[in-house]
Amino acid sequence: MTEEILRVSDLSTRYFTQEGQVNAVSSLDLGIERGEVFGIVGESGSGKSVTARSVMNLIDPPGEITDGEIRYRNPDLVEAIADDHPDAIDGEFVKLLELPDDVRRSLRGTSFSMIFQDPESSFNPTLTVGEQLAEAVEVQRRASANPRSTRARTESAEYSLGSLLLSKVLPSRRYVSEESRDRAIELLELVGIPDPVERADEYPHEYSGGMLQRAMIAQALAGEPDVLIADEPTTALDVTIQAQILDLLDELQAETEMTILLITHNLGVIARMCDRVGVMYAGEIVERGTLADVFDEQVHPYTAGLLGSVPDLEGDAARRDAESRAAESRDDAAGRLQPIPGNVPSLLDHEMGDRCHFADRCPKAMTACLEHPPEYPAGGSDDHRARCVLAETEYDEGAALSDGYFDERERSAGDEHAGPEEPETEPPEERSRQPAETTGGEHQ
Ligand SMILES: Nc1ncnc2c1ncn2[C@@H]1O[C@H](COP(=O)(O)OP(=O)(O)OP(=O)(O)O)[C@@H](O)[C@H]1O
Ligand code: NI
Repeated sequence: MTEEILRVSDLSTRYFTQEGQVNAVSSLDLGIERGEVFGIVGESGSGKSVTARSVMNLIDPPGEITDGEIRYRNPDLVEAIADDHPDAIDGEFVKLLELPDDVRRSLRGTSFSMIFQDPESSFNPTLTVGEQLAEAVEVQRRASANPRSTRARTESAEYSLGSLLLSKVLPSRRYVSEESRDRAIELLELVGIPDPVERADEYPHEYSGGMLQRAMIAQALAGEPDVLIADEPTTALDVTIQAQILDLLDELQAETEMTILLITHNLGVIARMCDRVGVMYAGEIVERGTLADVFDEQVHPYTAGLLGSVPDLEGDAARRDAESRAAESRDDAAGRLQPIPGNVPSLLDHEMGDRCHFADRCPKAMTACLEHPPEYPAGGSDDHRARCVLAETEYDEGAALSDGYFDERERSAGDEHAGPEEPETEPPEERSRQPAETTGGEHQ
């Protein structure tokens, strides 16, 4: 029986920049089951990393989670925080956004771990890899020594931070137990690093990219996390090493039954690793479902575009078998996202409009797409959903938006091209959707 370990509801994360409010993630829903590998795929800038960082509580100013809830199922944690934070509890779930920062920080490493594209960022260059892994193990030991105490958890996080600072002036060896050092070596062995005893004494710069990636995975596993978030874990590596790292993640996942949220540009990686997938565009999941739903029965023209399917006006012509697609994507660049004509959308609030955000690049845009679509059931498995009117209605050429429809309109809504000639052709209901402050002033 499966159960949800993580439930993200209506999550919005904004960046308040000089240029305006950036809607990096908007009203995002996401449910991840214990033990599954859930993939998020999408073009650059679609909000994948911001989603991951929101779950990890790693959003820094000027960013802010402005809305939503993130629930994490962990009955032990529920018990541990029951006295101090009753408002953060919902049955077996803990509402992460209701927890104070120190408690959330204490969940890092032990409940949630994250691996990044760039392993250098996860290591301190002045400490050996072994020392840093031992440190991560030590944090976990302290937290699990008394899992029912929030104090133990938070102190272990502070301890870790404090000892990290101290370790810059004193040998950190003094602050970690022999057991933790032994475990660090075991972890290096677990992730396939040869001669782990010797390698433990080396510094990060002495590792190759692939080896450092493995070491980062070891570091992420040191706390035996429930959920591992892997953000483009292999993009920076060459193809052979990529495959090895994915094999490693696969093995570790099978062994530990860890839940993985895997973020990637590469559909081959999704096909090979994931159980379910969400396709992101402009801060939203625009299509989600099982691999078969998304690879084989996709509804959203954006998904089809990423897969490189020819826009399919007939019905079945562009359908592909997910398995053969997966096999095909494995060996070469076939898993790379196909470039889609047009520009990645601006996520600036005053430039986004209230339409389907993909409509300006969509080969099947219709007048209905001038309204922002909700998520519709999309005809595949029970989990299959698409934020596209095509989930509900057939494509109707008679209702198609003219070529260049958005070029004309949005140029006038933009800044330097603004001119008095275009607004006459705008449907009045569209014009009223523009926020008042952008249509005023400079455009008139
Ligand atoms: N520190 C920041 N300041 C301002 N805007 C930001 C910041 N970080 C992210 N954003 C905005 O959030 C959007 C989504 O970024 P995110 O990093 O989540 O994209 P992504 O899907 O992970 O892309 P990539 O595949 O390139 O990693 C960006 O396009 C950017 O506009
Ligand atoms: Ni990213």
